[in-house]
Amino acid sequence: MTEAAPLIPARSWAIIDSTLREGEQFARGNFKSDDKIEIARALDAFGAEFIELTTPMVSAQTARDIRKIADLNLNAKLLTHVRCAMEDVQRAVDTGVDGLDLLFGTSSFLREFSHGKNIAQIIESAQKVIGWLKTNHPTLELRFSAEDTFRSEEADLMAVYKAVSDLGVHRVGLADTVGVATPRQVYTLVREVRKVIHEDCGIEFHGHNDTGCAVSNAYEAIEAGATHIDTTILGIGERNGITPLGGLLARMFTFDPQGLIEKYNLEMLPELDNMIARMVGLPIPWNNYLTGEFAYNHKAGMHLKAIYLNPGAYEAIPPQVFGVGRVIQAGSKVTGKHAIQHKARELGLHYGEDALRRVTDHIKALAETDELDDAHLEKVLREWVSA
Ligand SMILES: CC(=O)SCCNC(=O)CCNC(=O)[C@H](O)C(C)(C)COP(=O)(O)OP(=O)(O)OC[C@H]1O[C@@H](n2cnc3c(N)ncnc32)[C@H](O)[C@@H]1OP(=O)(O)O
Ligand SMILES: O=C(O)CCC(=O)C(=O)O
Ligand SMILES: [Mg+2]
Repeated sequence: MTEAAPLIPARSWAIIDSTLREGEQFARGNFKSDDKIEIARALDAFGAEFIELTTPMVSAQTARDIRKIADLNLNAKLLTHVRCAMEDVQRAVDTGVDGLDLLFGTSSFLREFSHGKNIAQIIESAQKVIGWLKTNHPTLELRFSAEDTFRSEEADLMAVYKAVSDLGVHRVGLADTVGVATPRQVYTLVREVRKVIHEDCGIEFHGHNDTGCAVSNAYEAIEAGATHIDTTILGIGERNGITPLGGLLARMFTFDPQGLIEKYNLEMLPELDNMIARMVGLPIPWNNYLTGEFAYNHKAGMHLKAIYLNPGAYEAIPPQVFGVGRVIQAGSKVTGKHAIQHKARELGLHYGEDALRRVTDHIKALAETDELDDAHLEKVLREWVSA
């Protein structure tokens, strides 16, 4: 290894799965009441520590659905995502959730075009809302997030985070709302925020994937000391989505496999991904982390030789841990003699060295124009022996 991989214990961070909040903002995320129950139960069985739900302000039906999910008495803590406004939090406290995820946009874009408040007014609203919640609902878990964190002024952020931490929130949130942050920016800002908030205040990261950094940004946040990461199943969310649950698991598995195995039912991942794919009416992407059709497909001869001896030679993460299988594609033009020999042995066929070379070249030539599937490959291998 060029550099020792940092050991990041799986117990140092938790998942806040937002499929039932950010996921509802996905183009095809129109979950029915029964879908929401199914998703909540599945996430709970998987072991997600937190499930974030849409604000009850959306509609009376949404408020009823939140209450229904709260009545399931899941192990996962339930949160509802609300604006920092008295009307919203008063509605939210009646839903039976364990906590509230409050937010206020702090970038000039959102101050000017969304809510029209300056930083002093944002802090004032936070004081009013959090103060009311602390007095009237002291057991609720509270988080305050600066929406569009990475396009906000650092001095503004620090003032807001310090103020809400002093008010006693359990977590502050950093949100890469438009997916523009780089991993280094995320690392640096998490370290800076850590310095101004109370020691027992957690740090949550929410990252969009517009520039392809949602997983790496979540990883950098954790490395810098973030305690909570927002995910959604398959990464569904506004535009092209946020950190996918499977992508985060794949990334973090490499640092503390045992910790992850103990914390989550990892073999449920295909079930979760398939459930959401079904509900949004889209296939799982072919190159999806861990569960994509070709995530564990091996083809090149040089790879296949090693894979047969030890799959770890070309796999960072054993597929069976996540309930998926590997596919060995031996009948292509990029195959090699070791793969062909292995396939032949599986069929009880044995070739001498010359014959093996010749049958391999024959298969490569056949595959030049048309890939051989397993049945075709078997036919060729058997015919070769009897020829
Ligand atoms: C980046 C994110 O994903 S943030 C989360 C986004 N989630 C949602 O929007 C949840 C679904 N939203 C809804 O159902 C609706 O937008 C509602 C119920 C929240 C509000 O609906 P409406 O009253 O019709 O207002 P509308 O959506 O047009 O405008 C947003 C309002 O929220 C205000 N607002 C925006 N951010 C905040 C905030 N963090 N705290 C308080 N108020 C806010 C805006 O100023 C605006 O209110 P105004 O009309 O008084 O200026
Ligand atoms: O509340 C948060 O931290 C995140 C809100 C959100 O979805 C975003 O900023 O993209
Ligand atoms: Mg978002």
